[in-house]
Amino acid sequence: MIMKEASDSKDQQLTVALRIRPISMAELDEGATLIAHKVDAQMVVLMDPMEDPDDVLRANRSREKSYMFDVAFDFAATQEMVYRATTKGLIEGVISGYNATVFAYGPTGCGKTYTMLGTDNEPGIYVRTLNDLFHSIEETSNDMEYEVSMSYLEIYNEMIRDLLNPSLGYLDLREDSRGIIQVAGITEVSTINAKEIMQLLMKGNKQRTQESTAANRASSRSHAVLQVTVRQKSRIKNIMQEVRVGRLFMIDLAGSERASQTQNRGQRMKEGAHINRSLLALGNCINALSDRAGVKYVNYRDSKLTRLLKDSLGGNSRTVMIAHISPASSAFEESRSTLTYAERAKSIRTTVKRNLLNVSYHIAQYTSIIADLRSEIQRLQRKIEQQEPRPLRPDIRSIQAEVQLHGNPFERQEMDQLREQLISTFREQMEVRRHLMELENNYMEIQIESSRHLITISNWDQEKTRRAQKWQEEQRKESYRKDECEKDSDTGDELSDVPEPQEVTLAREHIAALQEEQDKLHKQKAELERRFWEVQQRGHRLEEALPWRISSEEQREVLSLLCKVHELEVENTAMQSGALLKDNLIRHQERTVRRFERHWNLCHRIIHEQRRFIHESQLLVPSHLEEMYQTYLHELEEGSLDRVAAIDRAAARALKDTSVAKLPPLAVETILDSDQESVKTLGSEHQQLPQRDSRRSILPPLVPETDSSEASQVFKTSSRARQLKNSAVVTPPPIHVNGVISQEYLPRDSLVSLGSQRNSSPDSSDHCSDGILTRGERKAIVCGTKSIAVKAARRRSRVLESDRLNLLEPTKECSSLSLHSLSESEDPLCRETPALCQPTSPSLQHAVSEDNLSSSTGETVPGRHAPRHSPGPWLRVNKKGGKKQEKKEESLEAKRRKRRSRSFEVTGHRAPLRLLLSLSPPTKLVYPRK
Ligand SMILES: Nc1ncnc2c1ncn2[C@@H]1O[C@H](COP(=O)(O)OP(=O)(O)OP(=O)(O)O)[C@@H](O)[C@H]1O
Repeated sequence: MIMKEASDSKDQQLTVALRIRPISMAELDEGATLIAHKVDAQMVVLMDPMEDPDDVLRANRSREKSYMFDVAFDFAATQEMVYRATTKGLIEGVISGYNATVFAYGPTGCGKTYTMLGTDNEPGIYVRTLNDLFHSIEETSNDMEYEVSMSYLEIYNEMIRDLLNPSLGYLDLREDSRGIIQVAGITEVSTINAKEIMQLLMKGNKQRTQESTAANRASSRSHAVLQVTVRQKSRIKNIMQEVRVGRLFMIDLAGSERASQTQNRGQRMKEGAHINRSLLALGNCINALSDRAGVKYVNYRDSKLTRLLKDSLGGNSRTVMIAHISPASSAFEESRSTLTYAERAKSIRTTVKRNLLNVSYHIAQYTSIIADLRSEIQRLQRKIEQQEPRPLRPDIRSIQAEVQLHGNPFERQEMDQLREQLISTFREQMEVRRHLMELENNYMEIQIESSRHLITISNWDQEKTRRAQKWQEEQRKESYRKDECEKDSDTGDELSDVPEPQEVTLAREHIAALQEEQDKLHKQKAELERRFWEVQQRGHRLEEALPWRISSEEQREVLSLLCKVHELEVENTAMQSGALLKDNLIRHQERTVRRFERHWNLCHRIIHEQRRFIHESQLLVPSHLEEMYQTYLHELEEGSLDRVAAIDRAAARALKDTSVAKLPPLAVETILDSDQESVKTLGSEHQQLPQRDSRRSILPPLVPETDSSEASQVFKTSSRARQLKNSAVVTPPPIHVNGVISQEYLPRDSLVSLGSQRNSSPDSSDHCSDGILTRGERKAIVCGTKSIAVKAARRRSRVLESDRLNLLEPTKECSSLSLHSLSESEDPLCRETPALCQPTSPSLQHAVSEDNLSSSTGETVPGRHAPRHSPGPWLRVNKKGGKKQEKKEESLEAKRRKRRSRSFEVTGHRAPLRLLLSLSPPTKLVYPRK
């Protein structure tokens, strides 16, 4: 399954709560005093027990330090209060597809497990959250369908153990193709209520590594992670259906501790080191993430804990941290560092997005479902047609059937049964197909991920080869120099010394895990295919029995209605696929345009700033650069970019208008009473079953006019989609787990699918236009942009040529035409680096220029730039002239802004040349003295 980026992403700050537990008897016995106090709902004060108020030298130093949190609790806070203020608010989000994390942080023995798990009488956050979660689910379960699953694991000594099934041994973390961290092979239990979860938790908790330490009699020696996944979808079956997936992490971290304080030895020391290592890594991440400049590198890889919490800390999650401290003076150091970290963590921001399953992957596969269903219908229709010519001489059987139908209620019952059987066969077939489709998606993801890792490995192999060659080269040179002629000396030793980077090792590990998963999917797929075949056979047998069992008109009518229902289902699916594709296309295009706009604005700012800098510093400007700048100003003034953007927007709007998102609910027409139910269950629920002809008149056109053939093209698998599908299912990438994996091992298919995948990235509109737009729509867009694109391309090449000529022959006069052409050239990159562009012959260029000139103005314009005896391409900006120039630029800029702010029509005509020339800035430039 693929997550898609929802548009409703928002920035969220990490919520940090602080809980001060009651002072313990042991602490009181030690003579500890209270040094941590809650001042108000948000403020906590910590006093330094070492500071003596009577010490004159320290008199100016404050004895206490205050810390602010989102919410603060002290010994008086109940479990319910803590839960309400920290976690309750996350539940709604999780149900509607957002991720959330709650983690308890703090030194050992300060109450983390108490807050998270609690006791039988005072249950903690786990139980309260799950209770409320199931309660909320129950409230909406009439409309929505939910699936809740959970896993429970511990990270102990940097190893992950499944607490629900410890016999699985140590598990690996891996990042899937969406960048989501997952625990490979973890047990996921589907649960239906909080009670069940609680039982599982209790069972799991017994497996948790707990020991008695000096600081806590039942100290948790591991980080425990409870993950609850909620999948929500509408009960109304529809291919446009959104599936929302929310994940809730509830984490009880192991306590941080100082070995000296806890008097730990041996194994405990080792544990402590690991715990501290992961907590240190967590602290480092918090530091880096809270860096206001946002420039610090966040290293999640340092520990399993931080890798697992990656999303919770810096990614897509609403996160709450509940920091815990003891109020005792003996815990001053721990409390202080905890408070500092917790306060710092407040500035961490995460960007929360709703997780929706992206249906775009499925489109190709829907087309295959549609194809299957179509052939199903054809077969059924043939069946009916075969029955159509009624026997001329009614045989005894049909007469009997006729008589029985009217006289015998059992006949009717049998008919109902028959219909039920048919429906359930159709439905089962659809169901299995859908499962297969999901499986294929997973398969595809594994392929993509494998390819990613294979590329990492292959890059490393290439790097090794490159190093080997370099080393060999150096050796050879060396040996020549020494005249020893020791050629082809052994390079292997050198290379084998090179340590493999960690990411390559990890890539190898991931590939091994992926291989396992791939095998698992293979088995599941085989099983599903077998089931599919069985259902198909059952359907066939049923059909074969139909002629014998159907004898009356009414029965045939029922059967043909069933076929129509099926047909409607198919058509609806097809239309929705089409609408989906268009929506996707529009979304992708909009995103691309936005990206370009952002980039364009940035470029504009850079150019502007650099110009100012050049003027202020009176820097030398090469002539060709100056000309390019003039062109740039022209382009701004003329607004040709605006035109292109406007055309794009208009095309997108047009597409949106023609896109048929959903079928409107049809007028309810009474069909055969007994069939209504079957229609409902078989098809989408808001579809009723009108007569075929009237349906045609009710349905809106799928695509503009004449497009019925193209409508079918819409849902015919595009070549790319077919490629994706085929590569996903038929050709899994060969994964070489052991041994060297070089580039040639990269599976073609997986790379193709990877390539296609890349092309289908949100930023690639190309992909969408391939096989998605109808011919008519393409034409509309192409017509709108073609002329501009052609003009731009021509002019670009002319500009390049003129640039090239300018550079090569500085004395050569530059025609005004070229300058004008420059003003409409669209590719600054190309202009900046003429060598990268295709040079055309000067004569050809010239001809084109002339042609262009006459077509645009009908007159020749005298040259206006470089003088005949130009001293060279380098210019110095005259301060006076520069100021004037600057003024002019500013006024041009103001005009441009004015123009941009006006709404304008897309005419496709450009401004007359004369007007352009009159607006072009003066070119009073001073040349450097030789
Ligand atoms: N708010 C509280 N009210 C009452 N008792 C508490 C509270 N917080 C903690 N305790 C008690 O303090 C003791 C230690 O708490 P707990 O085991 O939850 O600490 P911890 O932070 O999880 O320690 P570790 O990191 O070593 O596992 C327990 O006996 C617990 O019942």
